Amino acid sequence: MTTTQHAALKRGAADLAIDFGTANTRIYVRGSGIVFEEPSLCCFSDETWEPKLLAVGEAVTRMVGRTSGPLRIARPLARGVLNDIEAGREMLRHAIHASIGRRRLRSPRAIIGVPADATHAERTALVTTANDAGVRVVELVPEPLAAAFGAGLPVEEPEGSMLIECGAGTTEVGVLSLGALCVQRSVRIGGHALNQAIIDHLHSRHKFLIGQETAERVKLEISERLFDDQSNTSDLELKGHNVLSGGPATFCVSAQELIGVIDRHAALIVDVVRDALNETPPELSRDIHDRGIYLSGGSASVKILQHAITQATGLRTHVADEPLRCVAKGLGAMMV
Ligand SMILES: Nc1ncnc2c1ncn2[C@@H]1O[C@H](COP(=O)(O)OP(=O)(O)OP(=O)(O)O)[C@@H](O)[C@H]1O
Repeated sequence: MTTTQHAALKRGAADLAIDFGTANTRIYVRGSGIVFEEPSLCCFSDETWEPKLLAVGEAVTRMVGRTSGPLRIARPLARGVLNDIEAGREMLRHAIHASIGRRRLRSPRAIIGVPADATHAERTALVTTANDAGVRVVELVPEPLAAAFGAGLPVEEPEGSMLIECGAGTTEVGVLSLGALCVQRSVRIGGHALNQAIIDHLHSRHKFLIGQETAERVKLEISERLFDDQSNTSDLELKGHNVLSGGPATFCVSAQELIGVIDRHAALIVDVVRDALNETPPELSRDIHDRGIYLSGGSASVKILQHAITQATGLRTHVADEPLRCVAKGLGAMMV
């Protein structure tokens, strides 16, 4: 029996597929599709010696940046890998209960997506945490492979495809053919690093502080504006904290200035795409030239990124359908 057949058999025994992401967690249940989709967030109270879980997932969204005292917001993952074991366990417990609670599966078997470059220690920590949350892990699947299935690429054919999974914590580039990742490159930056770059720019250049929620809103607005010249020159009004006057304030920043911040971020990702293309064997390169490059993940919608990749490589870029759900859909397809 080949390794691929063996892996397929193991996946076939799974009840669930889990896309445990830096920003969002999604669960695909066999026979039902994606049944859970919430932010990867926990809120704990540290009032006593043992942290007490107060809220998980969607309920925590509005609390981010607004807690004080013993309240602590925890993100289970950072840069695509487990960062807080306790938050990871609670997030998975919550997600699994919400997904299959009524079915009372005692110890559901799951396949879980993982960054293709995750270390042995990072994989082990994920499996242990999933076990603690009551899941029997049957396989960890590289995310670019799952995303390529989810994007509907002909992954199992003798044809080359390139997919870039643009998440919140990582950006992973994969070249796929015959059911395998032939070339893989990644960089541990994504949508969250871009939010932070916007926050840092406004702070250092204008002494104006904004929170994560505002940075996310600004990014979404700018991402969609790129090719509309008129709106590029317009200003965005931000609400935040003026460091010099020391109080709440509004501040106007030109969209063009923030586009520069996104451009610098995109350049880091373009370097990794170029690297992967350099490593790609000629026949697969030819297929990718014909097909273009596919993008998945939430950050795939950043138009400046799509544009920068096309400019640097001369290849067309396509955003997959339902880009945020590609990993979960692909994992689901691999369970069959
Ligand atoms: N329209 C959009 N424009 C720009 N960015 C977006 C858009 N929609 C979502 N995002 C960003 O996509 C990211 C979330 O994507 P996704 O859910 O694929 O990440 P994740 O799977 O949690 O992360 P990772 O795989 O890196 O662990 C967030 O950073 C969010 O800001």
